[in-house]
Amino acid sequence: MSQSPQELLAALRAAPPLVQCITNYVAMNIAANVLLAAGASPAMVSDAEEAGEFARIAGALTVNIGTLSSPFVSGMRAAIEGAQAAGKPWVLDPVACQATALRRRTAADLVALKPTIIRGNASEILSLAGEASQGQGVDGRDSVTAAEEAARWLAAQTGGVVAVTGESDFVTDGTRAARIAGGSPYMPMNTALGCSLTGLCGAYAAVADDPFDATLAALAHFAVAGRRAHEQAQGPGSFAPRFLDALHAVTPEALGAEACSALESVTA
Ligand SMILES: Nc1ncnc2c1ncn2[C@@H]1O[C@H](COP(=O)(O)OP(=O)(O)OP(=O)(O)O)[C@@H](O)[C@H]1O
Ligand SMILES: Cc1ncsc1CCO
Ligand SMILES: [Mg+2]
Repeated sequence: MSQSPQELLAALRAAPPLVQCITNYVAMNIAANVLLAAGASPAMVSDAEEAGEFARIAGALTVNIGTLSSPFVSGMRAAIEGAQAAGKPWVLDPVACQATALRRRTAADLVALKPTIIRGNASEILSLAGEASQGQGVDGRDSVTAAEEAARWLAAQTGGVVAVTGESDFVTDGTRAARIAGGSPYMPMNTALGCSLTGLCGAYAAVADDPFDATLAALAHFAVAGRRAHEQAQGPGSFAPRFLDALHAVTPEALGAEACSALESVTA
């Protein structure tokens, strides 16, 4: 039986999951605040000496290659080993994986470890699937629609869930698929909201039975909060605090009601 966004947000708020985030320097503070506002308990723990130990006690692990360096990669490997040994879900955010040889190689190595969930923008998902993309840096330059086939292929390769985000989001586990509308054009003007969403996918994965339901709930939570914040914002600057407020203010019942109009099931 699938679990709805409403049920999963209620579970999250009833018992805030501990989420280990190995993320980039830009995102650390932003993602921690997003997770706290949504109802989770983030911890940015990345050194190889402790990352594996921590992954065993966390509810989920998220791994982001945004500001990549050798120490980060060692910490990621240790943490993934710990998460897998303890049967915990882990989420990959392949930031700018098309940009350099180091990123291409690291992202491919991490995908080979079969992440429970991959969340990226369309340029990143196209690149992970070995296809050409318009992406240069960390922002998405391709349409989500153009990356849907790549997402399906990647889900089949990894046996996990793949989410492509942009103006409208797409998620698939290779069998099921859905599109989620909503959010705000101010979201890509706020750095690290994608990185933060990756953290929130981890939070929902920690409380859900099924990572597809978890990803859908995380995307819906962002879509609904983003739409609400947009109504009151004058631009990207005033959007940021309103978005945090909206992540916190949305109740499970409201998420259930508002996500309904945002969700569209599609055949995978
Ligand atoms: N034009 C848009 N309109 C509405 N929502 C958007 C738009 N662009 C992105 N979003 C939303 O913003 C959030 C982050 O997605 P995005 O694809 O921008 O991540 P990203 O490129 O990985 O970001 P970053 O790397 O800066 O963290 C998602 O919830 C997505 O739905
Ligand atoms: C701007 C930026 N540079 C490396 S990571 C990051 C955060 C958005 O992905
Ligand atoms: Mg990103």
